[in-house]
Amino acid sequence: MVIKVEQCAQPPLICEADTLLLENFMTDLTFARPQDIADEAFIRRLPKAELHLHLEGSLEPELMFKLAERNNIELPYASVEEIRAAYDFTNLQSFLDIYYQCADVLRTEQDFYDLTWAYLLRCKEDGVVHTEPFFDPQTHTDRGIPFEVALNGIDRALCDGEEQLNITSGLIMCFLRHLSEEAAFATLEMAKPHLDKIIGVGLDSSEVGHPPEKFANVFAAAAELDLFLVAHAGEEGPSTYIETALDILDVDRIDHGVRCTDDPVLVDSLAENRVPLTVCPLSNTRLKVYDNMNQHPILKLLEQGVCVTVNSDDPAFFGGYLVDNYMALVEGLAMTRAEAVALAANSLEASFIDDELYEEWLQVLEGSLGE
Ligand code: HPA
Ligand SMILES: [Zn+2]
Repeated sequence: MVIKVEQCAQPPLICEADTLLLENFMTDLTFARPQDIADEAFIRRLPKAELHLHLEGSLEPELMFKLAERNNIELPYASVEEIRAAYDFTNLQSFLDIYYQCADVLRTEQDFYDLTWAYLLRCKEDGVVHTEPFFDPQTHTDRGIPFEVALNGIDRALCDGEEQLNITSGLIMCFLRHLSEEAAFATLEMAKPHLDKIIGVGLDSSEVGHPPEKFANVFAAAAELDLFLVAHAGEEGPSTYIETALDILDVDRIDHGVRCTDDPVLVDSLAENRVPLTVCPLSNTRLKVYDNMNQHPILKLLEQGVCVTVNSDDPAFFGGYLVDNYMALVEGLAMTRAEAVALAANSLEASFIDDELYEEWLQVLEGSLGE
């Protein structure tokens, strides 16, 4: 008999019969029975890492209004409802146009602190124990906000998050790929005095027409500085961008990467090499990469052995934080508990935490299934 986790005595992490799930989750991800379908409470208490989250994309309309008022900025929207109504995207670019416009309310170090802190509080609710968020320095420096204003506000909140919420983190700065490699180099130069606050570099913004190889030299320079390397690839762009991000940029993880399904040989290679993909289900449907969640390939890729992870990308714009993204997979793809556990385990494996912390969280994850 399978005892439902909700029926267990406190603490809720422990539940006898879920040992069965633990035995199965690495070996058989397809044994779904109705009672095995994951539910929100179960997902919420799994220890998870979030590896694809743009801090600017966690700016909720309520905070946007508050910051606009604080900084005497007139917004082109009259209300929170009007802002949310504008979030009706047709593709990545239609989102980016609004996303960069909204970021204009971020002016002071305190603004960046408040943005980051609000995200960390959501992490706490969702059982995120470790996060590696992105920020886009050029979105701010190009409108006259000093690099340090953004960095110090974010870093102070991340430090408080570790102390007060027990959420560890590592900040990744992204280069905007619609700008030049020279501009990315200038950003890397700005970061050099602050490498104690940054663990890696990434590549985001408009993908098609801006292939990874455009940034080969600046990624090589970042590698020389011992920074971790990640890049958005294969979101809207072709699967060849995934290959060049791996072969030319030598990235440690691929952000999105869902277009790998166009190339079965690539999928096999990603699986064999356990290359992590930081997949963002709600983002993919909101930006029309897939018309419907039931077309999303994440669980198929999981079954094929690819190290796929679940992430929220720009939660304030796409309708949900991390647990919402897991729940979208329950609703669209009937995701089982075993699959949810495998995805959470992948997120810890794909993170840049050290081996000791990884082992600790893996044990907590196993403990969350029963003993
Ligand atoms: O999903 C994304 N793709 C590319 N750039 C981005 N910047 C914020 N979110 C995204
Ligand atoms: Zn992204």
